[in-house]
Amino acid sequence: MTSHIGPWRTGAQGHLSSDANGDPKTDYTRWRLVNEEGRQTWRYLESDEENSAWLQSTAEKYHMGLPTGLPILPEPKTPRQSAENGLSFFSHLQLEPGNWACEYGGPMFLLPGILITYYVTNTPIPPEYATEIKRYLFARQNPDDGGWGLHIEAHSSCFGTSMNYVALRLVGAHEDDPRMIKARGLLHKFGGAVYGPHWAKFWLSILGVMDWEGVNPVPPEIWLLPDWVPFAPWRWWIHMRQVFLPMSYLWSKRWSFPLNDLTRQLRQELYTQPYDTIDFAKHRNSIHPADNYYPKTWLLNGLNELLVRVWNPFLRLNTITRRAEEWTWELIRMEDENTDYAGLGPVNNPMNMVACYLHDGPDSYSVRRHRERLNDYMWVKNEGMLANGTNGVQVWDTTFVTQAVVVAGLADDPKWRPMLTKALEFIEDHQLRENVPDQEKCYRQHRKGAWPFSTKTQGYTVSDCTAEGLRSTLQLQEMHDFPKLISVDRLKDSVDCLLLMQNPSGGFTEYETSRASAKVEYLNAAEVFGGIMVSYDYPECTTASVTALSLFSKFYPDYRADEIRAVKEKAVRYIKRAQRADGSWYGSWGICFTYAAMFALESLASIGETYETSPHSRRGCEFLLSKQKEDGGWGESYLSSEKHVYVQHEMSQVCQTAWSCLALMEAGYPHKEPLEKAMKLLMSRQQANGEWLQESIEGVFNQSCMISYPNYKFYWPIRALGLYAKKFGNDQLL
Ligand SMILES: CC(C)=CCC[C@@H](C)[C@H]1CC[C@@]2(C)[C@@H]3CC[C@H]4C(C)(C)[C@@H](O)CC[C@@]45C[C@@]35CC[C@]12C
Repeated sequence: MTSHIGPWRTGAQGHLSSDANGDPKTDYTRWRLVNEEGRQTWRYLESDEENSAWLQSTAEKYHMGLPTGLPILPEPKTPRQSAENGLSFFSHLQLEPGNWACEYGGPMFLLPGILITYYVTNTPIPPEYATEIKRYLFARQNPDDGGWGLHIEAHSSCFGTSMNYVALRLVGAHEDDPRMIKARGLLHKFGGAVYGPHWAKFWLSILGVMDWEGVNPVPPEIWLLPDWVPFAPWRWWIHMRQVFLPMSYLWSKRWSFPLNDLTRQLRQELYTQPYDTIDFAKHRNSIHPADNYYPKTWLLNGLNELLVRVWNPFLRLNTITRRAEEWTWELIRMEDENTDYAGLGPVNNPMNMVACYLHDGPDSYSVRRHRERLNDYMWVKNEGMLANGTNGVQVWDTTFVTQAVVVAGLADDPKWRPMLTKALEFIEDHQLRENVPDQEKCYRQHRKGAWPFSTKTQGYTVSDCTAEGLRSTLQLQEMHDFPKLISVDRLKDSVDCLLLMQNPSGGFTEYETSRASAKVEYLNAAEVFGGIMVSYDYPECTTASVTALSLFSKFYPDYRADEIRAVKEKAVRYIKRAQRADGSWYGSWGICFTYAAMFALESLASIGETYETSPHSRRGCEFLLSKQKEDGGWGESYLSSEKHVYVQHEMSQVCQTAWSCLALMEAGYPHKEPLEKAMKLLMSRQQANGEWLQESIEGVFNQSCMISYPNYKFYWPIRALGLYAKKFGNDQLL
């Protein structure tokens, strides 16, 4: 067999060496992180002149896994010294606009979608990207069986294996490479790519290596349902509806990339029988058990049968289909324009780009801008290049860094003032100042006054990001005499925005208030994720909102006082209802019960409910204490998120230890011993230059997919160590 590479993989590439696997590797001293107002993209400097004129920063070296040259610090004996050493190291990673950057990888299905998009839109992929993507995908291949999972720590699945196999072939991996042979062997054991979930089948059909007959229907006509219909798509969870949108447009067109040598060959590699003999229609519902986290319901299966056997062949009218395509296109266009083509996330954005390619043509502005914007999702690290889960974690991380410094009692030290001022400038710059145009038409939530998760360009309000932005600002501007960069009116805007985000249940969702009943989850077609169809209440979002509103009212007691009080009371009732009998809360965005406990116990404390005064707080503390490990730390496996019960990690984790300690300390847990033991663990894991090393993955979404928050290992321990020193004294511990 011969190997074919894509039409776009041309161009010379110098400075290659080999990595431990013998794969070509770029020169890591040539990568630079360009940060324009928080927009982060990686650039490779080809010319020696440019490389010597533009020095690599400490942050760039750190992110690339190169020696940073940062000094060995005096050995910390006390928790505060340890917090200061940690901050000293971390402060060097701050970027010019004031934010901190990081990898935001974990999910293993994002990069393949982006690569398929590059390929089918004839987008030139820089050769240095291709080299590093290949390295990353091989680095993340499961050594035991040769496959890939849904996320970096997951068991191999048909989704992960088929998509990443294809991705590797698109970036030039040879089918006879022993690692590819092993991966293909596993894929065939799974039964071939026909046993992948709906999203895999969709992407493979776009690439032209699967027949559209094998894809369950994604009819754009659903977008014509009147708004009052209880399951109309505008009511769905924002990520699902924004993915369903371009998917339905493309499904309706049944467009596939024209066959070429590589895709013809892939048609042979991905299946266990000759392509032309496969009855794809029969495999619409085939799914391997390793992928089937959320099996399709009888209702969805019934609807799919109806659509395939009755609607598509007999009832689908051209005029209605055309109207549906026009309306979905209009919504795609609005999403693109509202985000300057950055998109809500790395799934809908590449799909939108393929839609633009079809609708506007290969050389259109929309395609060119998408092309540039896809770079915002790419990240390089020691293992190679990956796709981030969003266009960054800028606002989220920056707010927590400032809070860590404040809570640790270090904000008045003049040493940290320039760092904190810059961070505040970043937070100021990324507050959302206006609603999007035609907000109702494109079903967007009010956003004036809010903070997003990443940048103002992405521009989606997130309730807890707004809460953390507000809290950081108040801490710096009101509690610590930093310049008043954000006016009182703007703080009030953020409060107005938060007050609009409460659900009738009292809980808060992340992006929007709930628009439909949880019964719409019966229509979950993705198979690999749970809880994706509607906006749910989340303890973390609710608790963060309560804590921020409590702090705001301390400084502005007269502003909307009755409404804030009512919202908080209702929210607290929800928080108490959401607590399980064992005292725990299920966390949806961090792993898992330790994460939620930190937010929940802090918010209860913000309304005066502590270990001494509140049975809820006390039960929360006792739950945590029951999970502390022998070595003084806490360690929770990602399986907690999947299985919805606490699963111990075999090792204590710095991050979860810090969360648990913060939870206990904020709740006013009075006994020092368990906390002291935990502090010693945090200190013992700290390196001589003040840093902590990466441990297991920290975050999660949709119950089954994990996602990395590498900066957590810095600011949560700093916050916990500093708070401990404030509460229990800064005695020598080591
Ligand atoms: C479309 C699908 C299924 C996948 C794309 C990934 C996104 C759904 C998620 C990737 C990042 C998430 C998790 C995002 C990150 C921040 C959290 C949070 C920590 C602020 C949390 O408290 C509230 C929810 C988050 C916004 C998140 C939602 C889901 C992602 C966008």
